[in-house]
Amino acid sequence: ISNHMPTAELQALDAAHHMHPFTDNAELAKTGVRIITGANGVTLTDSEGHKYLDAMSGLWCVNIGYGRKELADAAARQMLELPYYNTFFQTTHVPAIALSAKLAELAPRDLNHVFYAGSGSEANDTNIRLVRHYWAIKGQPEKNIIISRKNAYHGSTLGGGSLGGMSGMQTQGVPVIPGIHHIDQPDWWSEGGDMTPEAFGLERAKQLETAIHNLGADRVAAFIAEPVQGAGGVIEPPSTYWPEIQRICDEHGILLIADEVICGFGRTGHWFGSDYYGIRPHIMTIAKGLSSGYAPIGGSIVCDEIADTIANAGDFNHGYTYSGHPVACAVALENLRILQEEKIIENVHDTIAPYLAEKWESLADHPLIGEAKIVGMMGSIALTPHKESRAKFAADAGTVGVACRTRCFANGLVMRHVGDRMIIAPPLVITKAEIDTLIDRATKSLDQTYDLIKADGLY
Ligand SMILES: Cc1ncc(COP(=O)(O)O)c(CNc2cccc(C(=O)O)c2)c1O
Repeated sequence: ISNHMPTAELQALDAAHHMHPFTDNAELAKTGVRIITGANGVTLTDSEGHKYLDAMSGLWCVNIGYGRKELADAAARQMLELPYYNTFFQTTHVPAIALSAKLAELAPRDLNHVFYAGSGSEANDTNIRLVRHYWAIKGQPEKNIIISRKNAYHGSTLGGGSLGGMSGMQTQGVPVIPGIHHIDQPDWWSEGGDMTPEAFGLERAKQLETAIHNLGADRVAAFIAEPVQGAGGVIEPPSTYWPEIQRICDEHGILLIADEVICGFGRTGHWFGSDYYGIRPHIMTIAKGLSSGYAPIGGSIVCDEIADTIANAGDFNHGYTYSGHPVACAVALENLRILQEEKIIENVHDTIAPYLAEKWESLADHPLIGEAKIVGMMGSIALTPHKESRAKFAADAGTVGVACRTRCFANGLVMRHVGDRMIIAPPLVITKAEIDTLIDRATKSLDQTYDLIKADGLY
């Protein structure tokens, strides 16, 4: 079985043996899975030789773009030197030491300690244990509730899936584990009604204070949130939201966990989303852009107070076989070296993000689009049949989004849909010319979608 096999044969084998995440597998078997065989820069190639501008960086993760041989070389070197050893039982290895020191240098303020995982979900499971263990050590074991938001995404393990707020996930065997409480999300477009975004942002943030009051501050361990909700549809919170959240956490002694799995490592034009919003988390969840997706790695960057408290309380009985995997650490280190030495994040902040924003926001003139939002290199547009009222389409949510996504693929563009929002998160190394191509293909796809839904009477 290889890239050279006929696509149909590969598709049949995939349908027979491969269960895809978040997928209607029977439907996919009918339509035929797309086989990606290669990638370079911001461009993907499939088994039929079609090229796609990957405006999603894979799954929000390939920040330095595809084809960086340096990371393959770093992996090969490490594999030959020490392919695996664990960091349990009084042992460590240089890649884990070096990456931890580097992350402590890059992370803000007192976030100086790293607990590793193989994914963002596992890192959020770690976070549940960290904050509950921390308060128990401080003599407050009942301070164990974690508050998060509806339509948040924090992963797909039982812990991460419970922290998340996507109802569709909490029916399929992922119960919300005890001690997780959800408040509403700061999604003005869908839920703001007649309020101004600023008033809405305050109202949604104040829901945290109300929840703390109702639950009792002595019961609430932490609040977890993505600086900008990613998988929820790139929901940029109103400007009033984060300052109010920070005030509430400070005032009530609630730990703040910033889930930086998407926002981290340059996505917002800053190293972290916490830097962009000026928030002070006690823990940051990291994954994705940490290694640009070239190797699976995640983790929690933890502040001195929590790390030292736990360190001085005997064994912390938690961890994973691949916590701090040497090859993944070596790849992550090389990824961070490139981000730093090529000043990729500075270039995003100073040049590329402003250029993308100007082009992306001009899409709002399109008849199908109600709002175009962009934070650094993550953007979304809300499709609507009526801008002023922010109306939904007279079809199941996502129908128009799927139609638009399909047109994008046909036009050589990977642009995600979440419901009837279209989202992008292109590699940070995208050039202005490639941004022009992205916008051209997006516009063409939107025009074709517009024609399709008018024909269907949806508009
Ligand atoms: C904020 C956040 N936190 C945790 C996770 C979980 O990470 P892992 O997947 O590595 O366990 C994520 C992951 N985000 C994610 C993962 C898969 C698909 C999509 C999508 O937008 O369709 C988004 C995420 O976006």
